[in-house]
Amino acid sequence: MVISIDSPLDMHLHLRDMDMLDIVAPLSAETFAGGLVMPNLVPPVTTKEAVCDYRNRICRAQGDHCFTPYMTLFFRSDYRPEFLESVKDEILAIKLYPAGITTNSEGGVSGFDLEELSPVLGVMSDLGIPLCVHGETGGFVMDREAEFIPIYEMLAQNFPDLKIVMEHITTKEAVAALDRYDNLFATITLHHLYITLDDVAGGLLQPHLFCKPIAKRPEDRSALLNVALGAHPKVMFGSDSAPHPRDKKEAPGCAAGVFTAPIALQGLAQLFDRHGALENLQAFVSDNAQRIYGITPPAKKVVLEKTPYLVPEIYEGSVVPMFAGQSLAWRVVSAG
Ligand SMILES: NC(=O)N[C@@H](CC(=O)O)C(=O)O
Repeated sequence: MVISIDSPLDMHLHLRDMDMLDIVAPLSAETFAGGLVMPNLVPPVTTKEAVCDYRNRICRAQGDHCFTPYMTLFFRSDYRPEFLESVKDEILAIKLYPAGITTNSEGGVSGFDLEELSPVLGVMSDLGIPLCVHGETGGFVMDREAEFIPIYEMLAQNFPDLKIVMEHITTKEAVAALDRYDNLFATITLHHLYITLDDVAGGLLQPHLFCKPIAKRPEDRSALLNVALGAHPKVMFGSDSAPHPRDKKEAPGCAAGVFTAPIALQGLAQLFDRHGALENLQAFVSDNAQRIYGITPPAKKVVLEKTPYLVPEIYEGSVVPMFAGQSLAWRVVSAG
């Protein structure tokens, strides 16, 4: 059995910088037509110059592959309207992190004071710049996303013309919020469609499946599967592929992030096939994002075939992917 996907998009992608960028950028660019690149570098991407320089570094690192890095800016509440006007054509969205909630988010937002956030959110709404949000509070780790829903609702109500993307959702509460506000959208990762907390910590601890937000309960995964497999028009694929060097994962104080970019399409094909939903994969992995963000990615046809694919144990001796050393039911036969 063979399927083809037109211009797959990864709408939440960590490409990092320096040596790691050189390893991972070609892997995404090989099979995806574009990706929304997260700004949580050290220091975070907060100026027009940093956006443009980072894009240039990505384009150099990705090699000959046809791939559009859609850039983001790290949200700050002190951006001036003139700055946002000047940077808007260089970015696709602005990413808001609660301070300290995940990798390199220390410069994020503390407290969600509407008065403090409103000037920037108002300008973003006027300029049509979408807001992407890492929606977790500082509460108990399993409750962080559900506790954040009222903040999403406050933002959605106060800025009805602002497109708000709930990033990497993991709970049935976030799925339910999607349909309550026209301007709320969501990305869903590959790993949250496959795993629950049991896979991370139910047996021997699995550091390569440890990420933020942490994987939740079976009923949460079912809610995610329902909207992803059904290609709900407000959900998009966003891998949140978050590579860390092996020695930072297999260590006390294990870094958060699952590396999925090179096996994402194979993993999605296997999942959608198992559930008899292959006809919806195109919408989930490209069409919905094109419509929601109003983008036309480069034309790229990726052909996958139902033949076993052995996932590498490690890339460049440095970064371990999800499903390392395991066999997936689908392989990529061509992309171009
Ligand atoms: N997902 C993660 O666990 N980590 C991401 C940051 C993020 O998206 O939370 C990273 O940059 O490492």
